Amino acid sequence: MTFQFSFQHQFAEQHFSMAAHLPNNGVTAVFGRSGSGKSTLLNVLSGLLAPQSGKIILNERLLLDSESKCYVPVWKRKVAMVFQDARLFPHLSVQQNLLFGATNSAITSRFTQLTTLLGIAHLLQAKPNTLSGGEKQRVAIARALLSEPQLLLMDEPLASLDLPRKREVLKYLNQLSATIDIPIVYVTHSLEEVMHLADHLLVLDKGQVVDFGTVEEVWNGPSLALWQEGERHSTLLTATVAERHPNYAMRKMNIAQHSLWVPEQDFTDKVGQSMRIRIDAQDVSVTLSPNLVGSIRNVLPVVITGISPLNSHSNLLTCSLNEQLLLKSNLTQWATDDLGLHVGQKVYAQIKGVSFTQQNLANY
Ligand SMILES: Nc1ncnc2c1ncn2[C@@H]1O[C@H](COP(=O)(O)OP(=O)(O)OP(=O)(O)O)[C@@H](O)[C@H]1O
Repeated sequence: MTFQFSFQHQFAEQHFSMAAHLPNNGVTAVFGRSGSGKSTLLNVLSGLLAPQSGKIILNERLLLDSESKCYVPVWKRKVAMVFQDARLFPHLSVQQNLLFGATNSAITSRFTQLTTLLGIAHLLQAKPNTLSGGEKQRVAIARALLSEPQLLLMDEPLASLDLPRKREVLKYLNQLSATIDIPIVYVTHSLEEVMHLADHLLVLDKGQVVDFGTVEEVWNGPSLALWQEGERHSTLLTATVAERHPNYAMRKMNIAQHSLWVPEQDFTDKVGQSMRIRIDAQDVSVTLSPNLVGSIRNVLPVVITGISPLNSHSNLLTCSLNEQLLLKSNLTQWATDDLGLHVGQKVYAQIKGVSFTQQNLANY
């Protein structure tokens, strides 16, 4: 199964030249500054915009090929789109909204599954104006999927919701993405949404694809530096939930051959499960010896791979835990000089367990 696109297009001021080979399941988040071309990409994929040249193949189906003059129109593409606002029909009930555009086979086979999965089964008789923003978006997502698309495009679907609603819909989206077997292309401005939801990340800048890879690869690389300025640098690692401490409300998380202790969250039924863990550079310090008598329990041997100035008084250290895994640390210039730190040096990274909150962890 293939999902690939390439296209060129010129608006008055802006030239677009994008190409990528995307996974044909899971969530690919599209991230980039305002004006980088995220909506333009969705419009080209959905068929709302015909680019000057290009080619799109989805599941061996040619949706666009400027060379052979093939252009499958929007309504024949089997591509569904969810927008920032739910765009429900106000005069129809939730059920009528859901049935609008649904295929017969989806109504028979998926209606109950989708309405249950998205937590809207009890709302079927309600009118949209009685629903919360989060409920409306969940109805919009179910409606999109009931058209049995082969591709789901989401253009900042959580952007108009407040934080509690965002988290509520994210939880549903998470379960959904693990269940449906089509690619989801998800435009967002939020790294929190990327961390919780996406498998892959496509970064756009000035109408071009500047990075693509797993979320961890891209997050830990240079493309997101713009969004992680100053104190906000972090690395994203995959950890496996292990045992709870017998005496303290702490939980062991295994990362490669190392382990970290983090404050106990709602982990009880997650032992053995993989989770993403975001380690903020400001919570990581560096010492020359393991210092196991100190108050910090999380001490990992690392090698310094980079030291770059963050501002007039501090540096960002990049340290490798092994060939694939990185940690970053914000360290004052004073401490850098005192410890005589240099690239290639073997040191110990200390991570404050107490600073981990639910926000540092994601199921995915
Ligand atoms: N129909 C159009 N005509 C002319 N220029 C356009 C058109 N649509 C988009 N553009 C230009 O193309 C650029 C990219 O727009 P696009 O909406 O794809 O960016 P975006 O990354 O989705 O931005 P945002 O995050 O603000 O939604 C912008 O500079 C915009 O002005």
